[in-house]
Amino acid sequence: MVTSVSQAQEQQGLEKLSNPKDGGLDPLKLMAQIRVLAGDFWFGGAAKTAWIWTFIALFLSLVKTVYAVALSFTQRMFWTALSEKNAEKFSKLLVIYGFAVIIGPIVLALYDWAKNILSLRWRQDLSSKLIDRYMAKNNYLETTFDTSLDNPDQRMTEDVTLFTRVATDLMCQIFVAILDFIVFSAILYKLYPPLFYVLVIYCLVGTSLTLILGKPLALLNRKQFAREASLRYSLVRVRENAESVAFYRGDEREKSNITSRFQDVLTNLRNLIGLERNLAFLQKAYAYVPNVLPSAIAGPKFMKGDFELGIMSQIYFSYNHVLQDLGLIVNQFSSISTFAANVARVTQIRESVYAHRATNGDEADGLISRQISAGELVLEHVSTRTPQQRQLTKDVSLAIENNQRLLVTGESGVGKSSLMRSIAGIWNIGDGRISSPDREHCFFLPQRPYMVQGSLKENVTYPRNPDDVDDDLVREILKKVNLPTAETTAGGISSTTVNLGAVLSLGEQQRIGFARLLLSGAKFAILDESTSALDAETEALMYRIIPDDLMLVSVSNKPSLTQFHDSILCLDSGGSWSLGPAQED
Ligand SMILES: Nc1ncnc2c1ncn2[C@@H]1O[C@H](COP(=O)(O)OP(=O)(O)OP(=O)(O)O)[C@@H](O)[C@H]1O
Repeated sequence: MVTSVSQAQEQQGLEKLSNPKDGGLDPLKLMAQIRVLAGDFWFGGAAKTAWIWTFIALFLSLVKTVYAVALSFTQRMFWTALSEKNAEKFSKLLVIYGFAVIIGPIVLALYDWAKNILSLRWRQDLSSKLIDRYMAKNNYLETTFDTSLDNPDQRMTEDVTLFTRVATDLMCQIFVAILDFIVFSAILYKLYPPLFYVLVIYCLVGTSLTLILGKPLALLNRKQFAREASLRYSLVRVRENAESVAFYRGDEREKSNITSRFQDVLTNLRNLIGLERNLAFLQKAYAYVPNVLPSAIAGPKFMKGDFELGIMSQIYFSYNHVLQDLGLIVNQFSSISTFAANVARVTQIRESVYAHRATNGDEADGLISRQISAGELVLEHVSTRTPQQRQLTKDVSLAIENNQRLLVTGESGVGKSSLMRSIAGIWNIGDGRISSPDREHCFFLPQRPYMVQGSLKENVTYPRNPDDVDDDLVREILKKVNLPTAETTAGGISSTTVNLGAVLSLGEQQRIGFARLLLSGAKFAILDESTSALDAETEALMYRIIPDDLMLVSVSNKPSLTQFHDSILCLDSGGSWSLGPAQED
């Protein structure tokens, strides 16, 4: 049997991410990636929802900006009234000011709410599209072979949540910043143009410096995501394989593996913090220097009496707004580079699940072609290869009739399981043609059956809907496969309190596999070492209860199985093979 994803493969994926050629923050690439991800939502099936909520969120952004402008004028008049000691005007403005203070929080709360709903809808759309594609055409299987794609589960859930939240936030912030900039730069320009010019030049220089110095930050953030995911995955693997680890007494080895991944996380985090510190020097300086600019540039004019106090206050107010708008990239640089890493991860899973796969059943050159047959299995010149193009079986041709049984033997690693995967339609790398009953009528029994998180009934009926099967039928089948005590072990046929995958022995799980086969109504079954853990008597029982009209291909090197088959296909290393009757006449 072959393990699809080893830790080594995963580590290799991590190393690919660490490749320095991978580059840091590339604004153009980032924009292109966001455009694709956003395009799925704003121009896809959920476009109407997307546009409605975008409109609401942007409208509230606009209200927020208008509110800020009104406040700036109120403030200006307020200060002028104060400096003129105009008590009547002052008390009127105090009422307006009080009113504005009540309106402000309402606008801000509604704005946040609309943003949250928009990001929720986007997340809903993106995650469900990714999950649909992931579950389609065996993509969930194929992604396990892609070594650069660590933790697809995390990418489709947490990474998408983070992406949609931050992207929505940024979109609104940029929209507000543009509006805000247009309005306040006009005010500032009108009040005192030299200050406006100095501010624009200052911000351009600051942004360019930040982009240059902070370029590697995106790469470090990307590595951080991957390393955190890898650390978590190593802990999940120990949990999933707790019994094997305990039997092997692999605690120390696992601990050192986890510790080493944890160290990788910390090392990268240290580099990240160091780079952020260097950037902070620039960012802090960038934030403090402008404090003196309005006083230094516009102060003398005020002293000379060219401006009244209210105008001076509005200059400050507008100046601060323009500074914030133009300083968006500098101030948010760390978040933007974390976001860029997050966008890259989501883009990669999107590309992966939308990619054309060599093994997902599409027909193309260099792939095994397939055809649906009425009942028989026919292999015509079938050769199989590994993804690295290593030849496994070569030019196999055979035909099995409706109710015949074929046993496939051969030394370990010769390609028996790969040939079975090809027959089952989940492995198409190779040449030739396979005709078999359609997948609805095929049943595959692996050595270790997949145990679902659920009741005994859900397990026995998998992949059928358990509600379609009567409890008594399940009990009858369990008796047939010699599992009369399973119901007691499981705490009841529908009880979900026991983790059956952890409790049932491998032999018992293999019998659950046979129970599934009996319930499936399949015309054709592939049994890949599916009795490896059974004693001879139970194994014979399993083969005897299989319906006579079921076409069967078994993979096993157990001589005891020969008696249950009509013919034997023997695979040899180098791709050669031979076919003969199972029992000599
Ligand atoms: N995804 C994969 N990527 C690379 N090599 C693979 C992959 N899957 C299988 N192989 C390789 O293909 C060869 C055949 O594997 P396969 O599982 O078909 O062998 P097998 O005959 O069933 O072995 P066993 O009897 O030990 O189960 C092995 O050398 C295996 O390492």
